[in-house]
Amino acid sequence: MRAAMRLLIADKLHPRAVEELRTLPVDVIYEPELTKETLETSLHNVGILVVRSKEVTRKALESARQLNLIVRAGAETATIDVKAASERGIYVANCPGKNASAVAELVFGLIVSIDRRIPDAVASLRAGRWERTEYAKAEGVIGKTIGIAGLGAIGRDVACRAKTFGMHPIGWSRSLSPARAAELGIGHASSLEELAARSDVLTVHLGLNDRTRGIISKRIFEVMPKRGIFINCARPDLVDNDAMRDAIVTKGIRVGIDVVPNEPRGKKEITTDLYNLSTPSSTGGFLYGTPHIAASTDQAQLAIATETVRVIRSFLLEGTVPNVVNVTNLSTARFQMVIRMLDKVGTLANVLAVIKRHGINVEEVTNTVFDGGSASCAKLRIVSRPTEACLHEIRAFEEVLHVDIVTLPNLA
Ligand SMILES: NC(=O)C1=CN([C@@H]2O[C@H](COP(=O)(O)OP(=O)(O)OC[C@H]3O[C@@H](n4cnc5c(N)ncnc54)[C@H](O)[C@@H]3O)[C@@H](O)[C@H]2O)C=CC1
Ligand SMILES: O=C(O)C(=O)COP(=O)(O)O
Repeated sequence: MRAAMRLLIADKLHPRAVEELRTLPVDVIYEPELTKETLETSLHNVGILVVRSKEVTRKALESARQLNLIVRAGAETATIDVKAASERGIYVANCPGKNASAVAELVFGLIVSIDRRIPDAVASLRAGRWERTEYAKAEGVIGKTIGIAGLGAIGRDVACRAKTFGMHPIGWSRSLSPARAAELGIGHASSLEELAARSDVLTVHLGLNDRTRGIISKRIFEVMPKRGIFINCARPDLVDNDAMRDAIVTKGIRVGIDVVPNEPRGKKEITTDLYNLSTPSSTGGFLYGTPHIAASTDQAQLAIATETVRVIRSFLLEGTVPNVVNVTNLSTARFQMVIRMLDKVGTLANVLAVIKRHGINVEEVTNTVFDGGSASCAKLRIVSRPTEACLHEIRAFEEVLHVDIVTLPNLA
């Protein structure tokens, strides 16, 4: 008997999902302690891989001959070498939006913590001091403008919550038009610079890509108002972290971050001096950090895990991959060949052999069998229009009932 496909869970996943995965026709291996390095030698014979922030490198994928699917039990897939996966025909899927509320909750936790200096007040009390005068100096957030860079799942959630805090949300994003902003009930900034200049609180929720890397630049901190609040619960590489440090020291910017460069994945020590900035500078700036915990509520982890199970179940039982991030929308197929034929061994293979001989590239194939099992309809998405000679050869097969060519819209 053929062994079941192996499913490796290489990061901590909600136990309820692990239990559910065990009911599927797969052999579940739960090894959350694997590191980036040990993962590289653990993918032999693995068909499905589930990870959170653990890096999945090209080297790991090179030895993963049986891997079909990687599920990122979270939002961002930048920790996976998606290009290497695509080159090997491995699906990569994520769980978009499922941890958005948890991140938005932490954003407001940080804003209020900064305004009230809650962590310092708690530490002071814990040290046996009653420094009421020192900590009774908050400004309050009602009526303040909060600028949201990136109106994806998290940015939109932050916008909703901002209103309930009595704040005025304004947004900027790649595709945010004034009309869309009005629909969301928020103000619109036409550039990131304008957003930063108008914001008492600036919070970044952009995806990380080549165009957003370092987008929160020195210039952005220059235009922010003095003693403004800056929040980064997204990705460290979105920000010029040196410029952020300068802004804390020289213009009193108050910062809350959940993410930091060189996160010590799997280790307990962190080497950065950013967290030493928690005492206010002479300009009043300081930084509070949390150790990448924004998505780590039970609620979010259950939602993420449930979505992970949905993706895997669909892949195993229906052959489709919800939330796939690496299947091209830019197919070069411009025609669809529709072939109705008798459902006999070799008919489709014969048709494909003719198409191959005429040098036509096939990009997608589906085949539907009709009740009774005697006829089927195949749809082939092809790159170039077949010649009459090619169609003639296909029509000449006894088992072929009808052939049609449909021109596809150019969506590229
Ligand atoms: N700290 C944590 O634990 C977590 C952090 N994140 C991070 O939060 C960020 C936002 O996540 P989601 O809202 O789930 O993602 P999303 O994909 O729903 O939203 C991303 C937004 O960035 C915008 N964007 C992307 N490229 C752009 C460009 N070149 N110019 C302007 N706008 C651009 C998109 O239009 C979209 O509005 C991501 O960086 C993600 O990695 C997400 C979940 C948990
Ligand atoms: O979902 C994301 O993109 C996150 O950053 C959350 O990361 P985590 O799954 O908590 O390691």
